[in-house]
Amino acid sequence: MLRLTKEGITKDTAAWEKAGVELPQFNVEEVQQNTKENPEWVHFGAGNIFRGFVANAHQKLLNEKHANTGIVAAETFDFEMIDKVYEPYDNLTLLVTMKANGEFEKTVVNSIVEGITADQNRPAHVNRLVEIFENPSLQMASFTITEKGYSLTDPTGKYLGIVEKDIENGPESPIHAMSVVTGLAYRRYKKGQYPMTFVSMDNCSHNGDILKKSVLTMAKEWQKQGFVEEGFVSYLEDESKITFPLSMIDKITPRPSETVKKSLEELGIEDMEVIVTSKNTYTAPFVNAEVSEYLVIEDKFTNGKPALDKAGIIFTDRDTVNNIETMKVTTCLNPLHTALAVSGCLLGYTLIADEMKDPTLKKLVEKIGYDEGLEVVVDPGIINPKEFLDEVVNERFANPYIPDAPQRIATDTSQKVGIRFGETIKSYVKREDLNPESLTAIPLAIATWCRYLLGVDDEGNEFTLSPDPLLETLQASLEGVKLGDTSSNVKDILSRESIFGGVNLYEIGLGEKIEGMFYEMLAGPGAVRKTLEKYVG
Ligand SMILES: NC(=O)c1ccc[n+]([C@@H]2O[C@H](COP(=O)([O-])OP(=O)(O)OC[C@H]3O[C@@H](n4cnc5c(N)ncnc54)[C@H](O)[C@@H]3O)[C@@H](O)[C@H]2O)c1
Ligand SMILES: O=P(O)(O)OC[C@@H](O)[C@@H](O)[C@H](O)[C@H](O)CO
Repeated sequence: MLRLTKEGITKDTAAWEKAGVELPQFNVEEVQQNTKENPEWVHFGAGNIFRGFVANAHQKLLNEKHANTGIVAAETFDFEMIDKVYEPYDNLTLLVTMKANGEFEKTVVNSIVEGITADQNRPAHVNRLVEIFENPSLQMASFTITEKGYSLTDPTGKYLGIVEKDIENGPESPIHAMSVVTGLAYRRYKKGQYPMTFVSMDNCSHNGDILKKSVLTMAKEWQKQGFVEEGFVSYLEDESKITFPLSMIDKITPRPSETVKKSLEELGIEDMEVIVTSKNTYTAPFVNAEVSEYLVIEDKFTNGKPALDKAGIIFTDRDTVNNIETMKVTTCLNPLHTALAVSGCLLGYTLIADEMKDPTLKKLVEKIGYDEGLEVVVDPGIINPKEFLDEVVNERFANPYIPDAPQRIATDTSQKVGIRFGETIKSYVKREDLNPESLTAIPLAIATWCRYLLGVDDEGNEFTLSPDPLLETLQASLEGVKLGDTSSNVKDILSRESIFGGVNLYEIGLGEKIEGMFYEMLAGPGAVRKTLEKYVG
């Protein structure tokens, strides 16, 4: 049997290679030692996209001797991940890249050399994080903590309970990811005001600005309480010391799949269990992902950066990153994904590739992308939007070997609709030659999301909704609504400007249109499909 541990991969090299698994090509002991003494890169959010894309890119640098330190993975939220898939496997990840011809390319990723938590009950972990941030060698902290990880407030604009506590308690024992990071930045400031860069790699528009705003807010609150000095706030604002570049990341990295697990076990690789943590993170010792990958980062680093350009990562100017991110997240990929997510859950799908074989759903995403999105798309210059969209629709979403589920993508939809649909709607409002009332597929996707929130599928059976921080309040607006009803409080949801990126759907003539589509979908069993068919042709 093959064991995914440090000992396992060094003892049984030939057997791993025979199983078709590529092993790290660098001196791991040396890299670990270098990282211990001179850490350069900490990543917050030790989840699938980080392990399957970012860490693998860094491994390419280590293999080719373009780097000599590894990445320290840090968890501020789900400590179980470190306990269950980092520690037992010596921080190794088995990356399974799924090609369109069904071939699986397998690589052991060993560029993550430490896995630690910000758990206040584990002083050794917390002290190590402080030690790293106090070291002048640290170049960057990167993040994939989901969109909601940056948010300090609830939908009413009030600080979250844990944020209020963090503000009261000061930088010594923070809990929220943003307070943890600000607390660590404060230690760096106190130690020597050393420069470094914070890179958000999450799917939210202007991700670097969002991260900066949250960190600065925490710092200013602590200043008001007298925990930190004004100089700390100035340090965070001084772009010769601290920067928060924008980035765009793209690689479909589904939750770990049972089919992939089985195929790894058939190769003799043991202990490949898929784990769902108590915080609902889907994780495993392996990560399965597609081949396509794009990571574009604003080139604004103050203390050096890893040579990631040698691993295909693009460093460029702010406008280009902004444009490429807008192209992907608001027009050419993520809006289509969310439409497939909510419609797929209602129509009983568990695989995105199967949805792409459904002519109605395929037409729905084509209409969102080609007809309504491309009309207002931002052209980033370095990637052609139409070609990107063609690849998304015809190759990436359609790849039957990618085990991506609408249920994964439906997670946190309330946090995403503003970006994924709101931006295009806003462009239609802004452009004199366009009228938002002419939109059909985007309102249809929003109506489908409202219908999804009932938790009753198109056959009338109940199903479990994916987690979402606003689920309770959104569902409260639809309480008691049943198939066949012709009235409800769905307007309460559609009137929430904060959900739709600041857009008042009623003022621009879309509110009633979406309500109408929602009631058509509510008419009875089969009405979701019928309505989709009616509007997409
Ligand atoms: N998976 C993809 O296809 C993909 C592709 C591009 C970008 N992304 C971005 O990466 C993010 C993470 O995706 P993933 O596939 O790694 O998911 P994942 O579920 O594997 O990991 C999520 C990570 O975020 C952390 N997290 C969750 N909620 C948090 C909170 N409130 N505060 C702090 N940390 C929190 C978790 O602990 C975990 O480390 C996505 O939300 C998206 O923004 C993902
Ligand atoms: O990761 P999220 O939750 O922001 O969104 C779900 C998917 O749309 C997303 O993960 C895509 O797979 C990804 O953006 C592709 O690069």
